[in-house]
Amino acid sequence: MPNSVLKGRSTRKTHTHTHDYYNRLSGHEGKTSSLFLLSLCYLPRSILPSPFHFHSLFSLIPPPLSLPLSLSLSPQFSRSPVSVNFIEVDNREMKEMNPWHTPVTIIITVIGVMAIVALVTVAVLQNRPLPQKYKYGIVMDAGSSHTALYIYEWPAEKDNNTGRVEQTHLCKVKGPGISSYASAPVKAGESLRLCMEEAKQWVPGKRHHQTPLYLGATAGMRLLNMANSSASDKVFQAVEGALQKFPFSYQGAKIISGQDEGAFGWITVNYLDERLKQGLETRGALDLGGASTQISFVSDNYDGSESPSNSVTFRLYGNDYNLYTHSFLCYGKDQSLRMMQAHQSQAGPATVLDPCFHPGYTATKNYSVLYDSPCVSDRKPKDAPDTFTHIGIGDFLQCQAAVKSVFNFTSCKYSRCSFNGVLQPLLQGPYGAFSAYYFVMNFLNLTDTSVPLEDVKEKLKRYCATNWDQIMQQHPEVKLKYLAEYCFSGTYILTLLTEGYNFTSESYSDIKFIKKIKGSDAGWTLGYMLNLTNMIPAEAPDTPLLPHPGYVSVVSVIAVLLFILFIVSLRPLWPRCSKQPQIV
Ligand SMILES: Nc1nc2c(ncn2[C@@H]2O[C@H](COP(=O)(O)OP(=O)(O)OP(=O)(O)O)[C@@H](O)[C@H]2O)c(=O)[nH]1
Repeated sequence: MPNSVLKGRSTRKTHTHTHDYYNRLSGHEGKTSSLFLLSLCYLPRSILPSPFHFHSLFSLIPPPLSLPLSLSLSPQFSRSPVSVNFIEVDNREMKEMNPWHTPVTIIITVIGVMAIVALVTVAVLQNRPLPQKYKYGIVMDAGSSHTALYIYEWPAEKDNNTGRVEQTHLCKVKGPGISSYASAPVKAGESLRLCMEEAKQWVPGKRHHQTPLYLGATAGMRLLNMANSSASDKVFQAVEGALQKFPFSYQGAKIISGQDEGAFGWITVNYLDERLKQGLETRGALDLGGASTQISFVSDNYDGSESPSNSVTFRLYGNDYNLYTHSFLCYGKDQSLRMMQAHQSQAGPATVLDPCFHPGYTATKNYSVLYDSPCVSDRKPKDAPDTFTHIGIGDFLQCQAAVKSVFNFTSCKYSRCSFNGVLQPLLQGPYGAFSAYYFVMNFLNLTDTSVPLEDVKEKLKRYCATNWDQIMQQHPEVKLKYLAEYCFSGTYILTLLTEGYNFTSESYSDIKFIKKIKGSDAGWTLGYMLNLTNMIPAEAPDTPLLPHPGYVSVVSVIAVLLFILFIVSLRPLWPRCSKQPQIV
């Protein structure tokens, strides 16, 4: 044992009192202290304390301990006040001094390194993000034109509402919206089967039973419910029956109100933009569906006292929001086209010349189909033939005038209105415009809102005037129904925004046409699920002092510093050090 070597030598060569003192050092505390001080002896002069301090340091140690320790002072410290020269050691014994250290220091080194490695490992393992396990939620958007199934996921360990929810899959149901199955409700349920099977593949089997499944129906079912509530109930029964056959946690199918549709779309956009969590200025939401359209934004001029039915209040992440929202039923792009065509065909003509369709476009259409919607059914001309020939003339200005005919700007009982006597506070940007706003403007290459509004209109004017054959040739991949309607849809969007909502040439540039934000589709579904699963807390959650990477870095740096100190303290083992004579 190294200690016994030293102890033996001390016993033999030192005064008796030294022997006594040294015998007391056989305890653990003595070993540790002596090794620490020994290592200090071997530090370079530049970093060592002055002789006075060095002496002071030793003076802190009880004499029995400091005396034998002074034996190992190297030559450069021999002139220090603590040098002790009363011991004579021959060359052979001097050589024995390094071996004296070796086994103890190696063992301590190994233990020290292991302790540091263990410390860092525990810190890293304890605090590392667990292997990602996810939870899932499914929302079906049963729209007027079609149904879409969205699967969302979020980290399972973030059940304290701090995990970011993201869209992981979208399945578009084949066929029309469920409201179109009023005369064959069972088919509405069947139509959802393929997407539900897909959902089974996307959500891991062990999560199926705890995955909530919601179906929200929008304007198509609102209209069906208005026109024929028993048909609407049957559609829901069929849909429920179909959905309950799947292993998910079915949470119900219902019509969501226009106000909820607007508010949840606004939540989605601002949640994905992380504006809610960070308490930033929010983005208004403009949603254009097939049968309804929603506008939702926060305005300093609106506190909900005027037209309270347009007000929705939230407390999210510790911030209060008073949202203005309105949903215009029948002002989605499909129903507004019907309303415009109803206006054009009031007299029940056999031929309708339509400025919103391309020159060269001709189709035979059925009056009963055109008027088969509560948005226009009361206007059906009495003596109209069964069909009419729909002929395009492609005139943007005339189209704009025809589109305007669907809005009523005459009465407003509030301080200011959009149209149809609906209150709308002063616009306050920025805005995100999604769903059909995006589909249409993206197709027309008009999503850049920094382009002046007049130039946008000019471009659309040229597009509308383009011959239908040429349009079909240029876009063979696009569905004919969509292709035929882009001139109308583009004109409708510009008219709705500028005449309906009062966007000016200046505020138009505050609008951003968006489809997705950070991989998730903009729309009401995400906001709906976040609300029903309480995934957005009213108060801001507590955040740890340091994020995980910061925590690991701090622990690692401290561990490395400790390690370097430890290595320096073992300087006697370094080759240069060990060659030096030990006693002067
Ligand atoms: N051009 C184009 N139009 C689309 C596309 N998908 C949907 N649409 C049309 O865009 C409009 C809006 O579609 P959605 O946002 O799905 O609306 P919805 O949910 O069916 O309608 P609401 O019930 O009113 O909300 C409808 O007229 C659709 O026919 C697409 O990929 N391209």
